[in-house]
Amino acid sequence: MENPSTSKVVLLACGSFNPITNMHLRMFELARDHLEDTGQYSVIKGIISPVGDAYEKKGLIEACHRVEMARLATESTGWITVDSWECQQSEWMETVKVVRHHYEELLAAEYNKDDVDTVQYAKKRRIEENSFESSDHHRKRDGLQLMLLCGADVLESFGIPKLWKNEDISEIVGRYGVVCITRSGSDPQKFINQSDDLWKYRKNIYIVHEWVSNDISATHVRRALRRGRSVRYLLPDSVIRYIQEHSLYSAESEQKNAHVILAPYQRYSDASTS
Ligand SMILES: Nc1ncnc2c1ncn2[C@@H]1O[C@H](COP(=O)(O)OP(=O)(O)OP(=O)(O)O)[C@@H](O)[C@H]1O
Ligand SMILES: O=C(O)c1ccc[n+]([C@@H]2O[C@H](COP(=O)([O-])O)[C@@H](O)[C@H]2O)c1
Repeated sequence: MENPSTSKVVLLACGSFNPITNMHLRMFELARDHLEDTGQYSVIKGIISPVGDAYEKKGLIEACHRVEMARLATESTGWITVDSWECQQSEWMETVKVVRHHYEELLAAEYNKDDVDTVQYAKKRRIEENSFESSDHHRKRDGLQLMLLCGADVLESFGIPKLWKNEDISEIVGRYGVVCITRSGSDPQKFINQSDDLWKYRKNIYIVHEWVSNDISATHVRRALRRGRSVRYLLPDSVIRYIQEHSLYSAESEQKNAHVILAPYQRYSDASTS
């Protein structure tokens, strides 16, 4: 039975998923345990949103394959889904826009139950929210939250000059919230402590400590595949089969976008950044 005093949370993970690994799946489990352990949240769904091809990161294979591998990996989880809205957009999309989109979808689905207007209503309401305080009020009233789920490397990338817009960081962390999984070589607590912006929103950042040190990275997996090495137990077997059937990840595919000097996410430089 639903506990009325807990907020329902949807976890959204954005990234390349090139390819999806067991650690990506484990992030969701760790985050769910952590949030539910607070007694304040009930995690109802996880969403994986692979980035589009226009992201132009080196070695990024086509989104259709990354989506399909993520679908295979999540099909038996029962609560984690894959969403291709982001990668269907013709241009690379800032993460804040992806977060907004999924929050609107979430509200629309919730209000649909009561036959109230759907996406339009959710959009209008977001526009009406003119401060993070008031949106916090709405979130509590709805009992619905969407949080960005990421590894500590992504949180720490907030500090790379001109990579993220300051207002986007404030919105993601201040309005929605972030669940961050520790990763070897990172120290998210220290990073938050050293950033005045993140410190301001520290209560909206949940740091989840992964005690079983787990260095799986998609880069490592692609390297092993190029060298004909086994990647068993790093990825679900269904994903390994898919990679073999479609001959994905070769020396050639790793050169994809290698010529790109400035990927779209590195291209902005305006006065709003510091
Ligand atoms: N081992 C890990 N521990 C914690 N977080 C992870 C781990 N692997 C991936 N993540 C997180 O998963 C999300 C998606 O990651 P991404 O697809 O970029 O995988 P990755 O393994 O970091 O890829 P790459 O090695 O190609 O940079 C990011 O938020 C990333 O921080
Ligand atoms: O919104 C931004 O400004 C922004 C800047 C840099 C990266 N991102 C997102 O962060 C994710 C990083 O993924 P990856 O695989 O490059 O670690 C990916 O989903 C990007 O779209 C987002």
